[in-house]
Amino acid sequence: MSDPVLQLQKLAKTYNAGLPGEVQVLRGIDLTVQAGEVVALVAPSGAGKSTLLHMAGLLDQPDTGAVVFNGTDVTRLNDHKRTVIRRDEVGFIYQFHHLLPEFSAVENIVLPQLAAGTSRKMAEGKALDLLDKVGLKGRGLHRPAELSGGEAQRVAFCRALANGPRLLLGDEPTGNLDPATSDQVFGALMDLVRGTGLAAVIATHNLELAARMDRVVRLDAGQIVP
Ligand SMILES: Nc1ncnc2c1ncn2[C@@H]1O[C@H](COP(=O)(O)OP(=O)(O)OP(=O)(O)O)[C@@H](O)[C@H]1O
Repeated sequence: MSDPVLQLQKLAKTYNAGLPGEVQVLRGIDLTVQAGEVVALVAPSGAGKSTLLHMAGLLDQPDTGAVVFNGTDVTRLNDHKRTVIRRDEVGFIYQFHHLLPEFSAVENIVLPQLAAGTSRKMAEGKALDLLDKVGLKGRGLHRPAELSGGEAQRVAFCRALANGPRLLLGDEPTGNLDPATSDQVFGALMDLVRGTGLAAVIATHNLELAARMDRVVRLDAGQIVP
């Protein structure tokens, strides 16, 4: 069997360690995610969900413990190596789409591919293919302001998957949408993810959406709880 895509091993993180405002955010997190597995991360506000996702996505480093990516311990790699892994292997989606306002939907999906060395022709083809998959074939030339909230979020999903990552991390990606749109956009996300076989960790407060993922992991006070 191949290595899991992501292994978090005994992750611990304290902000302002030793100071009066010390916050022990993560207190020994163990989590393994296999290729093709979509894990729901359910956590109350302030439980450390964003901190955990930042560690998993190599945006931040734990005080102790390890982040193992495709069988390799990447916790203490230098910034350049971590940046390359992040760019080529990890997709992020957030509560807000964070698309570049001056660029069309297609361009927003093309740009990260150009940064990774893909030719413009290939990148545009991939962008159009992804937009088609999320039902936005006719919206490629629209700028973010010319898209609905749910459409913009679907474009953001396409952008996150444009470089063919092995891991997708979501921080409440449908949290900003009304229930009906959230449901529809989440369905588009799951179709997209299921078509790729990538591993995903998606944080959500929505227990109905969590139940549609493969496994639910609860985070409370910095620990995974049953
Ligand atoms: N840079 C920082 N310095 C100090 N404390 C921080 C820092 N970042 C986060 N914290 C604290 O760590 C705790 C966890 O924060 P985190 O953002 O991971 O929570 P969360 O579960 O994502 O919450 P939310 O759902 O509200 O976004 C919070 O109590 C927060 O105040």
